[in-house]
Amino acid sequence: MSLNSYDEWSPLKEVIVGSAENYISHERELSFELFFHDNIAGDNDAARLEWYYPRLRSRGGAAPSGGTRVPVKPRYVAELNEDLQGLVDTLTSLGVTVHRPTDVDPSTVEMRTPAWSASVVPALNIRDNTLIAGDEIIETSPMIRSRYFETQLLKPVFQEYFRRGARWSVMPRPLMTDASFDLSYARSSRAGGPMEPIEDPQPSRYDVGHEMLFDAAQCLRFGRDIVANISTRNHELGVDWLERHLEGRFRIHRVHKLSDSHIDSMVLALRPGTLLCRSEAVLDFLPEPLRKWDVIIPPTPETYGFPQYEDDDLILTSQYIDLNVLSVGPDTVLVNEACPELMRKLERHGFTVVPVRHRHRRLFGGGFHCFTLDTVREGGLEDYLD
Ligand SMILES: NC(=[NH2+])NCCC[C@H](N)C(=O)O
Repeated sequence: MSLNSYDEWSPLKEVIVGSAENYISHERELSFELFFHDNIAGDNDAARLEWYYPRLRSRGGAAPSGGTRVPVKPRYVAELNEDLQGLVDTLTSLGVTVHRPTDVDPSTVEMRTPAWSASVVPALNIRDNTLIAGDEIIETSPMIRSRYFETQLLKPVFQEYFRRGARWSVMPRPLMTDASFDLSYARSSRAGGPMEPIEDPQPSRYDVGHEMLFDAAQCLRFGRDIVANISTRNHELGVDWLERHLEGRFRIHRVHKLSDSHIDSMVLALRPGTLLCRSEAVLDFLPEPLRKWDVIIPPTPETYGFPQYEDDDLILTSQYIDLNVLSVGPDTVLVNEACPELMRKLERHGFTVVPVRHRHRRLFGGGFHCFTLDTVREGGLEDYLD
């Protein structure tokens, strides 16, 4: 079918599901530390404390970029791939066509640009680096060096949609030197730090000042309206680009510092008139028309529903990650099976809930919304905010 995806809830026809095949390590260098800064010590979660321990730096191997490679345990990768297959099977059984990325070649561990080198990671959180704006694929400008070429792994799928008539654009590729990053958010944030690489950016001959660095997962789509979260100058430049690029077709609504970057563990739209929000406070950040929508707040879980990890496992999300559900239609939602309270609440609001297993969302930075990219849904350029 032709690319057609304008919102987060209309009946889902085709989707790409990310892959964790050959996930070997995280590379801890400036862009990684900066991106996950708020996950370091933003709540009273003891599991986060390991970030402070300098011993982590000496555990992994030294990376040529000056960072540190922290191995990801193969058992977790295997279990994640098993859960991803379960997600694929569930979507298929619901009549949705599923596409998958190309797996990374495990022998290609390193990539290089004129300014730096970094390890390669699989196309897993594919929501992050591509915005589907109706009939257009927009590859956004990445924020983490290891993810610089991630959308190349989606090329076969994108080419096929292009062949069938989709528009296809790529935001300007950043040089991504240390000077490209606006460090003000991390430096002023209550969470975490100070961390060595953030406090010690290195000069480069390629420095051009702050650049646009912006993830698609900072956006939520509502027909002809797109809500975009901005917390740094890098994001602001990205949204300037998006606004000029989409002018006359979509309206962009800027929200400021709703989160560090991604929006989809703060708020999701489940159907016209209904939002799923982390808390009531989220509403104050949203554009006026959305504040009138009904809000579902996930109940506090009665038990800690996450696996226990060890000191050397990096925790990359908050405990709110299970809010990150995927809608397969305005009345049907895929929810982590570890969240019975959330499932019951959604059912009380009239949704059909499909439970799906996903154990290691905190280790791999994403739930069902992050791991997927909906390329074909019913629905179009509607006006939901008027
Ligand atoms: N599209 C994504 N990767 N979203 C994940 C956001 C997770 C968010 N930083 C949290 O810790 O709750």
